[in-house]
Amino acid sequence: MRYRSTRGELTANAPNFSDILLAGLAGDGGLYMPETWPKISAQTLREWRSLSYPDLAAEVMAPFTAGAIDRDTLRGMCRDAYAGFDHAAVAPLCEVEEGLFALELFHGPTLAFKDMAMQLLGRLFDHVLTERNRHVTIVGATSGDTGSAAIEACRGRDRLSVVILHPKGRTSDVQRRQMTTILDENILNIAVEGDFDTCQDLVKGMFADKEFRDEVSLSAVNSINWARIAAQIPYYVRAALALGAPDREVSFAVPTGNFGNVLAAWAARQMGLPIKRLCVGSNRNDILTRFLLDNDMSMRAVEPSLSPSMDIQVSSNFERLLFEMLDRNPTRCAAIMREFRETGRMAVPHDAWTRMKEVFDGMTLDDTQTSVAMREFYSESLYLADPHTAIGLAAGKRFKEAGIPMVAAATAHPAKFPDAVFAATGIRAELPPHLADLFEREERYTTMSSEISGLQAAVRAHIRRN
Ligand SMILES: Cc1ncc(COP(=O)(O)O)c(C=O)c1O
Ligand SMILES: N[C@@H](CCOP(=O)(O)O)C(=O)O
Repeated sequence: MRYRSTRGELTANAPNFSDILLAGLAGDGGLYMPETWPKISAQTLREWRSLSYPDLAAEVMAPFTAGAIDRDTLRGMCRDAYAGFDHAAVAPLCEVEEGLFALELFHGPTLAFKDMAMQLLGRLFDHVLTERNRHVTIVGATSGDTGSAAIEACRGRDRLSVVILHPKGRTSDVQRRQMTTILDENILNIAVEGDFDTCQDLVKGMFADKEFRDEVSLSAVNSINWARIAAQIPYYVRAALALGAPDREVSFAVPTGNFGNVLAAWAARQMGLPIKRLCVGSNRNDILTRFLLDNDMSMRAVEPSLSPSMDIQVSSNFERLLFEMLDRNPTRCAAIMREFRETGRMAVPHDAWTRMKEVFDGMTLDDTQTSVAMREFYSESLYLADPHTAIGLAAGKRFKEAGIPMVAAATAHPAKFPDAVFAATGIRAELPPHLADLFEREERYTTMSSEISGLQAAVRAHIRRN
């Protein structure tokens, strides 16, 4: 499998999976996409019903890694990656109401769906870097969950230096401490004066600085890296198979911020999984739902909410969907993205918007509605949802159709957001034993302004130290 950028033509020496894993973002600022969509036949899907989660993950991902990583090696890494999850099914389904399911993606070490990809990515990085005898520097932006999952997956790995930027004061205390109490030498946490979009912009700014990018061998763990998306596709396949696919359609509702998770579901659909609808749940930072309702993709200031991991306005992976809806025309895609950057408004052609609407729905919940959703799912179904999951479940409930199972992505454990969960339900969600002393651990992080040159200097100094 070869890859191309959303902003550039397919080249003769197009990169393979290992190349794009290390590159993160394409040199032209675009996002990597597979050259073609691998197709899974109905018969193959039926045969996959009996596979364990790790073996299924390897089968789903194998076409994307073809030509770079052999299937047996990949299977071994998948088995290793998911061995530490605290549920035998890895990503279990729980029926919350008739026809409405929660797909629990928070059974990994840092209690959010990010572990589903990141536990594998840590191993993939190690494998490829050892093979190539290289070292890379990962600079990641987080609104709370990517950071801790990346740190957990990459800590202590000799060939990786990791710098994570989080927006100062805008994550939950549990989320911050999950990052800042990891004291391994190769990890640096920086609290940036700004919001998540500021952090993500800084990461993209570092990639755009070619000299810096080459000097530090910059790489990415955010969902701008295609490897993240690829590793998030298998759980949609697993859930759909459990509910009758390929002989029955299934819909998904996904609490959305950077658009990576729902894009993985869309990729599964492109590969042949019978997905009827994809429902995007937003908090008050609702650029995506405004877009889906009125083709209004206009930036507003990022507002703090009860679901801080979704406090995002620039949803990076939307570019991948746009590229597809523009029939993979990189020139048009680049022009629209450039205009969005310059004006804060994305002019999506009407026909592209209409095609997106054939699959996607959107729903916004403000904080009050999010609390009500948490309270009702608990009182009516005894399902304790974190604020992000509650938004997904509420969107799923709204768009559920008779006879078609609706699966909401349960993206975080309620103990990551104990105050919001307690205020809504009166229940104090406990951290699992491996995190029970989180609030007694030493924290280490630096606070910095959003000035890029200062951050680049901090990255250089971090690499020199380890
Ligand atoms: C708990 C949680 N839910 C939902 C989201 C949104 O997912 P995505 O950014 O893939 O749209 C995030 C952040 O990515 C998250 O951490
Ligand atoms: N919600 C995320 C934001 C970054 O998203 P990513 O999927 O692009 O890494 C977070 O928790 O950090």
